[in-house]
Amino acid sequence: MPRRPDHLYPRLPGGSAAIPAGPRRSGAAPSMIVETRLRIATACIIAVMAAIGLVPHFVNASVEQAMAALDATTTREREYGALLNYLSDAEAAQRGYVITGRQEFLDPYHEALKALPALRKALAGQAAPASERQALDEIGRLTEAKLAYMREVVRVRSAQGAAAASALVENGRGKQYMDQLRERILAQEAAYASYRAALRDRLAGRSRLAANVSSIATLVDIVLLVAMGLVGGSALRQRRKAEQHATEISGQLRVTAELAERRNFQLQSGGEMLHALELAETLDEGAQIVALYFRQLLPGLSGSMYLYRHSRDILERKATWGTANDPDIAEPLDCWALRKGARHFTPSTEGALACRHALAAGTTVPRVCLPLVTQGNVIGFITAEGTALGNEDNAAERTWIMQLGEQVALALANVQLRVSLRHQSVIDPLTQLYNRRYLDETLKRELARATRRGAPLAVIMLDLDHFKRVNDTFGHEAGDMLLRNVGSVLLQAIRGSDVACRYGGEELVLLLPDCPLDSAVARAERLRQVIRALNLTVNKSVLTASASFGVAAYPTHGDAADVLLQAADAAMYAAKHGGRDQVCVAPVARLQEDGG
Ligand SMILES: Nc1nc2c(ncn2[C@@H]2O[C@H](COP(=O)(O)OP(=O)(O)OP(=O)(O)O)[C@@H](O)[C@H]2O)c(=O)[nH]1
Repeated sequence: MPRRPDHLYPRLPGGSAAIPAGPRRSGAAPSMIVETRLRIATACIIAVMAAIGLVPHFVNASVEQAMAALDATTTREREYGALLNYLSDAEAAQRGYVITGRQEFLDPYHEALKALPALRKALAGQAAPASERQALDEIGRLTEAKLAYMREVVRVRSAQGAAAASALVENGRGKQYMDQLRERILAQEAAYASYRAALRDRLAGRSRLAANVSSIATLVDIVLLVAMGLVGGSALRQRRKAEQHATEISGQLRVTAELAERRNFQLQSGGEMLHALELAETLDEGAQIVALYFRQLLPGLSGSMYLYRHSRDILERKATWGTANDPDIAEPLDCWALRKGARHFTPSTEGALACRHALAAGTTVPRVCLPLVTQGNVIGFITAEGTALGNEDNAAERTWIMQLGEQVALALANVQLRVSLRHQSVIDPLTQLYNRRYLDETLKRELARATRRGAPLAVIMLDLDHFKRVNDTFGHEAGDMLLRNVGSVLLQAIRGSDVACRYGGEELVLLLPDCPLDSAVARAERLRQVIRALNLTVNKSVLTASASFGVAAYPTHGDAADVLLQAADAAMYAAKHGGRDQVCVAPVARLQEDGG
């Protein structure tokens, strides 16, 4: 038997066994696009972060550069300021000396003379643009002139006195030098002050730029992070959707696989059942085969199979499977499927057109009845019940049961036909006893069995007495009636294991397995009396009969079929010659010699 699937009635997707559609191809492209977008967003964020990291470096370098330039500018300014201060101090000292003549007034003058060379060297030593270099040359020339003039004034004061010195001062040259120097030095200072202001502006600009770049980069980062979050979220949603889709498909495939497995099982097991039915010898055996396979083919369902009796007035329950409590007998009008000649389904016996056999069974679960129809001839019906039948999705299952019912009906009709043909081939139509062909086959088989088992076997041959006279007196039909009646009383009198045959004409043979000679003689005697007691009425006349019996047995009279039949025949003729209506046993010794 094929393995029964564990599942019962798997849900049919949409009532069909269609293979579900595979995953949509277009699903792959969006996920790839999303992944590419995620990669681009990640690369952008890394680039922007790197740029943000580099910005302070560049800004710092730029600021340091600007600061150095600022320092250099301040130093220059300070140097120019110091130069002007030394010159102004020297001039004031020179004036004080001219007025007072006191040496100590010349201290700032001497200090200036001492400091100025280094200061001028520092101013000249710095790299400077051409315009400044030109101004520096002019300042240097004027400084030399101013210092020379002041030396002259100091010398004149010291050598010629205050009047001469004052006269020299009054010519205004010293003031002229000083004014020119102040003008040039202040111009340089102003130029440096303006350059310093420009540097400060540039510094502030760089600082603002750095802040702006940082803000923009941070903003870009936030935008990219948000975009990445959105894209990632969308990717996550798409992935979840794809996973859900894949889960759905795998579920559908599992259902389809289960369905296919169940269909395979049904086909294989159904095929086996039909093959077994082809080999069934009787309808009862066929019914048992149906019950056996239906138990496996319709798990979760219970049911019965009813077949019409010969008389066709009633149906007998021939098979039952599961827990069905169906009655033994049903009348044709009990079942709506038989009335309609078509499948009858009731979701429940309550409030539905319920069959009487279903009401008798006392169950309320859904039930389906199928007429067993073959070549337009109804031979019975199958009834199945179970809650699984109520499920609308099991319409396919109900259809399958119906198809199975049709096949079973056909197979059972074939069994019926075979049984009938076999019956016709071995049964004498007049007496309903087995015919001579059957006797020949059975006697050989029973003899072999008796020999194997060491059991006895008896043969009784009987012939109706003066049967010709019956025919002649009462007519051939009366003779037939007598033969029918004798056949009937014989069938009633013998055991189930005995075989009664019409050997030919009015000559009959009984085969009695496991029956020793003396018992066979006793039974022949009883049969003789039964036939003698027959009392038939033919055309208001009484017809009686008698028969002559010959008995032989294995092993007493031989172990071969023809030997036993000849012995019984000889004994029967002995009974005829002995006056008829009597039982004779075959003589043992002589027959053994004949047989030998
Ligand atoms: N009605 C009827 N007669 C049959 C049938 N088969 C054989 N017979 C007749 O049975 C008669 C047998 O006659 P016989 O062989 O002379 O034997 P009998 O008249 O029985 O005489 P004994 O056997 O000697 O007692 C024949 O007339 C047959 O035609 C049958 O199927 N039906």
